[in-house]
Amino acid sequence: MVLRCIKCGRIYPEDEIRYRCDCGGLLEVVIDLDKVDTKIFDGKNITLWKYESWLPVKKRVSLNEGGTPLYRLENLEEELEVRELYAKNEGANPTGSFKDRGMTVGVSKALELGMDKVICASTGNTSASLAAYAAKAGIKAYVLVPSGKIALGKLAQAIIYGAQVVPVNGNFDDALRVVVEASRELGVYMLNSINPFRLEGQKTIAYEIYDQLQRVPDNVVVPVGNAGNISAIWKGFKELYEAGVINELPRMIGIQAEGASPLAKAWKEGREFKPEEKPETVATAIRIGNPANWPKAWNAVKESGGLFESVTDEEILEAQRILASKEGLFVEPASAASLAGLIKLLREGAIDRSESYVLITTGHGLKDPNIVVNNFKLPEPIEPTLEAFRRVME
Ligand SMILES: Cc1ncc(COP(=O)(O)O)c(C=O)c1O
Ligand SMILES: N[C@@H](CCOP(=O)(O)O)C(=O)O
Repeated sequence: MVLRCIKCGRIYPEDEIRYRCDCGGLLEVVIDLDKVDTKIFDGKNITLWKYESWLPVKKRVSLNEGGTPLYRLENLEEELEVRELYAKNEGANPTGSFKDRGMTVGVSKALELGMDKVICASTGNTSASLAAYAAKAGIKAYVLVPSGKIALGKLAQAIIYGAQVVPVNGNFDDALRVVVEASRELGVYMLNSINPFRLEGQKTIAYEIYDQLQRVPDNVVVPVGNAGNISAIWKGFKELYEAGVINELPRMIGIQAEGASPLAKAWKEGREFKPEEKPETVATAIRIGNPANWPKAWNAVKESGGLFESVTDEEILEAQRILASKEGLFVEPASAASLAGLIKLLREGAIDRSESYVLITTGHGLKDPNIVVNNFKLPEPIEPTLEAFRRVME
C-alpha cells in the first residue's frame, strides 16, 4: 500500500506524513487489491471493520461505526413516481454523521504514526467526530470552527468530548487554511478530508450499499461540501469493480447548496472550477466555497457519467420536512440536499424515474434543532384539563 498523487502519479510511502504531492496534487491511498477479502459481501454482520482487509490501518480506534441502515423510502417512491429509492442513513453513526467512518481510520492512523495531537477545520460534524475519536484514543484535539456558524448540537459535541474549540473570524475555507499551515509548522496531525486516510474510512459507504443491496444501484446522490465524501464513495465502488466483486458502477450525483455551489456552477456552465468567495446557505455543514477535494469529486462525477446540481435553501428545508414527515427520517439540512436535488432533477426530467437511487443522508437532524424550532410557532399552552384538549382535537 502506498500514497499516489492523482495529478502527476508520483508515489510516496504510506508512513510519510504528508497531505499533498510536491506538485500540489491531492493524494490517494493505493490498496493492494490482490490482498483484500472479496468473499465477505454476504449481507450479514455489517460494520465498518468488516472490511478491514480493504483498509490501510492495523490499529483500531473504534466506537462501532458503520453498519448504518439502508431504508427503502416506499412513501416517496409512490409520491415521486420513482422505481426504487433508498436512504443510507449516516446519522446512525456514533456521533451522528458519516465523518465517524473517516475518523475511526484517520485517528487509528494518527496513533500508528506516533502522533499525539490532531487538528481539523470544521463546519461542525468533522469537529464533533474528531473530538470523540481523539477522546477515545487519549490524544489532544484542536478544532477550528467558523465563529457563530456552527450548529448547536455539533458545538455541544465538540465541547463535551473535550476538544479545544477555537472559533475563527472567517468561514470554513479560512479555518482550513490555518489548519493546513498548523499541520506543516506545529507538529499536529491534520484530519480533514485532504488527509487520504480519512477518505479510506468513508469509502466503506460504497461497500455497505453493495453488501446491503447485493447489487449496485444505478445512482448514488450525495450532498457536497468539501467534496471528500463523494470522492470516497466513488473510490469504494471502483475498488469493488477492480477487485472483481461487482461488474457495474453507479452514477455519482453531487448536490450543493446554491449559495455555496462552485462545482455545480462550473459543471452546468461547462467551465473551469472557480472557488466562491462568500459561501452562504442555511445548510451550514456545506457552507464551503473552496472544496479542497474538488478535483477528486470532479473526476468521480465525470468518470461515472453523473452530474452536479444545486438546490436553494427553500428546497433543502422542504426536503428536510418531507423526509421527516413522510418517512420518519430526521436529517440535518445538508443531508436533505440529496433529496432536494433528486426532486429537482426528476421535475426537470434530467434523470430517469425507472432507475434506482440511493440518497446519502449524511447527518442526524438533532445536530441542528434550531433550524426547525426557530421556524415553527408553538401554539399557546392549554389548561391541563380534558375539556381544553377536547377543544384542540375539535
Ligand atoms: C452533514 C454533512 N453533509 C454533507 C457534507 C459534505 O461532505 P463533503 O465535505 O465530504 O463533501 C458535510 C461536510 O462537509 C456534512 O457535515
Ligand atoms: N462538513 C464538514 C466540512 C468539511 O470537512 P472535511 O473534514 O470532511 O473536509 C465538517 O463537518 O466540518
